[in-house]
Amino acid sequence: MKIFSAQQIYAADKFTIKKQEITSDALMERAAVQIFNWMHMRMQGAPVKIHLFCGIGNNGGDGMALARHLQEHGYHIAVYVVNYSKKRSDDFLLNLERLKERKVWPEFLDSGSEFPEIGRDDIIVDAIFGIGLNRPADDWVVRLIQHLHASQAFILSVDIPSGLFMDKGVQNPDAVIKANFVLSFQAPKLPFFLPGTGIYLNEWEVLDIGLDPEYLTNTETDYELSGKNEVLPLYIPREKFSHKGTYGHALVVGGSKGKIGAVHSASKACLVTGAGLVTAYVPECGVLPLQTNLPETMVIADEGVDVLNKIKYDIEPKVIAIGIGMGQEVSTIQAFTTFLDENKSPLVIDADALNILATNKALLKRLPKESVLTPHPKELERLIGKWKDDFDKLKKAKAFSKKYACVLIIKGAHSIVIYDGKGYVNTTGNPGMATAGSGDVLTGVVTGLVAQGYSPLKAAVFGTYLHGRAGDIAVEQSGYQALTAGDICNAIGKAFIDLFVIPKPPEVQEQAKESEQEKS
Ligand SMILES: NC(=O)C1=CN([C@@H]2O[C@H](COP(=O)(O)OP(=O)(O)OC[C@H]3O[C@@H](n4cnc5c(N)ncnc54)[C@H](OP(=O)(O)O)[C@@H]3O)[C@@H](O)[C@H]2O)[C@@H](O)CC1
Ligand SMILES: Nc1ncnc2c1ncn2[C@@H]1O[C@H](COP(=O)(O)OP(=O)(O)O)[C@@H](O)[C@H]1O
Ligand SMILES: [K+]
Repeated sequence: MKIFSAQQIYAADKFTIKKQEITSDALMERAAVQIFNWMHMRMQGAPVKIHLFCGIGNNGGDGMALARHLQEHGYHIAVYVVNYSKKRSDDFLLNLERLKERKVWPEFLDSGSEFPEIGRDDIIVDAIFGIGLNRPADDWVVRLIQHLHASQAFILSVDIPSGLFMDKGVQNPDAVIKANFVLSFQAPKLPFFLPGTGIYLNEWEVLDIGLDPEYLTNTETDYELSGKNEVLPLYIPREKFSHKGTYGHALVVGGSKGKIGAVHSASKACLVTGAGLVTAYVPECGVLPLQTNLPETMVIADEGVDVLNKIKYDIEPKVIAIGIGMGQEVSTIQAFTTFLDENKSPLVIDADALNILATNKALLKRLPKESVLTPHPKELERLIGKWKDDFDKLKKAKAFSKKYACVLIIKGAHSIVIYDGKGYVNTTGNPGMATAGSGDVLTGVVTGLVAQGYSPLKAAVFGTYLHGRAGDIAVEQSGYQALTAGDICNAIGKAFIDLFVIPKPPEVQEQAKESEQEKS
């Protein structure tokens, strides 16, 4: 699914209005009807008080039009105009008039107003600012937002939580609505997925308002979401007359005394992702534990006992993962430098190898093209420098990826794969995965895919999806707290199987759940 910028959404509006020969007000009406239907289906006429806070632009216009539909269906509403500017949009004014024609008189709020009382069990519709926010909100609007939060009522935001910018981070946390639910038009917005802005919403859903498919299909976006629909076409089926040689030999280089487990996790993940052969390359101290605990992998010992000193081997791997648990001893840095000079295989680079690259930036030039780098936020900062906000981070990450022709996986709640100026935002995963070693598993998964012939970009996008999906499957058994990297690894097979499971409609899922409960 594409993630459009504000400018692209405005252009889609224009295109749709022209092509479908409709007015802009008709498009607003579609948006309002969609929100109304969504609410009506859940509320079924419940006599809960609904407070609609509407700005003076088109987001406010959506709120006004929604108020009309709620009123027509007998809902208990109170409508407020958050009068932050004299420049009201035409469609806002039109919908304000329509409301007045039905004898609904909104209360106008400005800097001198006393704010309305809101009950804890009421519902707030937040239609103050939409994607048109372009400067900080006035102090009194910030106070209003605080007042809404203080009520503890459920907040449903229209399109985007008011106060979030489409292209920059949050400067004043008090000036942003914390939405319980966001109903966003046509496509989700980038701030929903970034750590500094995604915290302002709990859940979101997209409502189709019929923007023109020609525009939506033909417009290239800077970001897209990677869900099942997007990764399924990447899957390479296994062939009947294939053999282990078909699926590539992966080498996993890393480990140091006390950190051999990282190599174990990555090597196992690489195997269960489908690599034909996996060899682990570790210091001498890692040979016995690996041979004992992971007999399916081969092991090559470095000349160093506790740390890597040489990185010399006589195989020709299809791909090499390097850095996990490796440490940064002087001899290891030297070995890594020489390795980069001699290496011919594609690389997946993680952990200490990233840290060594960050402190010796000249080494970055020696990476083969399309190397996959998998930094967590701290490692990323060491590589690209500090950032102002998430948007600045993405800009810097894109510049870095371009400069060194590498694929970056920015790990996080929504990991984002960056390559060739584009970002692929992952949709799977859960907070249970914030646990030691889960990154090592990701490295193994991506390496296992490259071994089987996936391009580095596809391996990064598909691997990040599979890794998160495995975490989601495993957490159903373990719960968030008890989830371990090993559980994620053990569920990778199920994540593959799940690719081909057609989701049941929600009512069937509900019935299945109920009959499960009855059985137990
Ligand atoms: N295709 C779709 O998705 C559809 C989307 N629709 C809806 O339209 C919404 C976008 O509407 P919008 O462009 O009118 O902007 P909105 O967010 O209402 O802001 C209003 C204006 O306020 C101003 N302003 C900005 N910051 C300010 C500040 N801090 N303090 C004071 N003023 C400030 C700024 O105007 P300025 O003063 O800069 O000229 C801005 O234009 C979108 O989110 C969705 O809900 C549907 O209706 C139809 C189809
Ligand atoms: N809150 C979260 N939601 C989803 N995925 C998460 C979350 N926290 C961490 N992860 C995932 O877990 C992995 C953690 O990697 P990393 O920090 O390198 O762990 P380690 O170094 O211990 O292996 C990443 O793939 C990241 O995307
Ligand atoms: K809003």
